[in-house]
Amino acid sequence: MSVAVLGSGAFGTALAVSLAGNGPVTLWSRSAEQAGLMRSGRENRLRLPGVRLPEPLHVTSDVAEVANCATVLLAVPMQKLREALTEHAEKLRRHVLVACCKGIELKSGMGPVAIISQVLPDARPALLTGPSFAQDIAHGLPTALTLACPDADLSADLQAELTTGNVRLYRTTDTVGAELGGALKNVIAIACGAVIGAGLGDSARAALMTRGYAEMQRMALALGARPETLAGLSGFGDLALTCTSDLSRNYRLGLSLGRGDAFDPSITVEGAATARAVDAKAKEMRLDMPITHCVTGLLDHSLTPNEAMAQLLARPLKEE
Ligand SMILES: NC(=O)C1=CN([C@@H]2O[C@H](COP(=O)(O)OP(=O)(O)OC[C@H]3O[C@@H](n4cnc5c(N)ncnc54)[C@H](O)[C@@H]3O)[C@@H](O)[C@H]2O)C=CC1
Ligand SMILES: O=C(CO)COP(=O)(O)O
Repeated sequence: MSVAVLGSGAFGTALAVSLAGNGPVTLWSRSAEQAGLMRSGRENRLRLPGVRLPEPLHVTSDVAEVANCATVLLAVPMQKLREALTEHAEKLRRHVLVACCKGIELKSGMGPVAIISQVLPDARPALLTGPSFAQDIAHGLPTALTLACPDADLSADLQAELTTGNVRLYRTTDTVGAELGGALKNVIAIACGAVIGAGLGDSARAALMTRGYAEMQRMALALGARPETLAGLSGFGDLALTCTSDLSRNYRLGLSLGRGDAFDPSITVEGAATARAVDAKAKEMRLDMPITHCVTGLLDHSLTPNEAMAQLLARPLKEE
């Protein structure tokens, strides 16, 4: 059975390039023009320049070709997942659908696995997440990711199907933990970028990463996640990558906020909408998530990084 990737952004293209080492793979773009340019130029100049698309990678804008594949990876931004699924609901009803996006939907507070189950109740959902920059994967650099799937048998099959020469997969049935790890770490990465951008130092960043991880655990465990999932690739692993690398768009948005620079609004930054969704959810659940709350203040410019840090430092003292 061949694999298809729906969404030809940086990550979808990188995953397709890596999977092409296993055999035929179909990459779907919603733009016929973009698909044509990728087919003729064997490159995704718009989203992943400098990477040659290998021969087993077939580019199309015809969703019927995606529907011919039993396993479909969904590599669209989180806030567009519902729209993409709804648009192709007829064609993808019974497929294995692997969400590759990281975040919480702003209007519903739901993660990708729940959205797939709601829009396509007969589909079989899974999630691929963890530390992985598109550029790294596409250039054949090694990493390890979490494959989360509620169905343990399917999980083992998918693990074998989607492991590639440079991407090693670990499996879990804890989809809640895996999707919250991937969603929440982006919010903390914005905070860390802001701290570095404002010149508050590496010690402050390490403290934020650690207390941010405590916030991630607080929400995830309250929603039924397993602590070991948070400590794994999808949680701690991706937090470590995203909070420390200039390649991360979430971290770079934070850097801009910290420096007071403008940021290109067309760049996909999942942590921005997710921070607002998580802040609202935390309020509803009566969970203390002060870093996430400060990030929403930075995003709507009601707080400066120095004011946010002063608020965090002035909180009542407590046990770790
Ligand atoms: N770029 C990276 O290094 C990584 C990205 N991810 C995740 O992958 C997801 C996608 O990110 P990127 O590919 O980097 O974003 P991107 O901005 O490079 O590309 C997004 C793609 O989605 C397409 N798209 C938007 N709305 C659509 C819709 N309704 N139907 C079909 N296609 C639609 C756009 O045309 C574009 O090709 C995000 O959730 C991100 O967190 C995960 C790991 C690494
Ligand atoms: O999720 C990612 C790395 O694992 C990509 O991070 P950004 O979306 O911040 O670029």
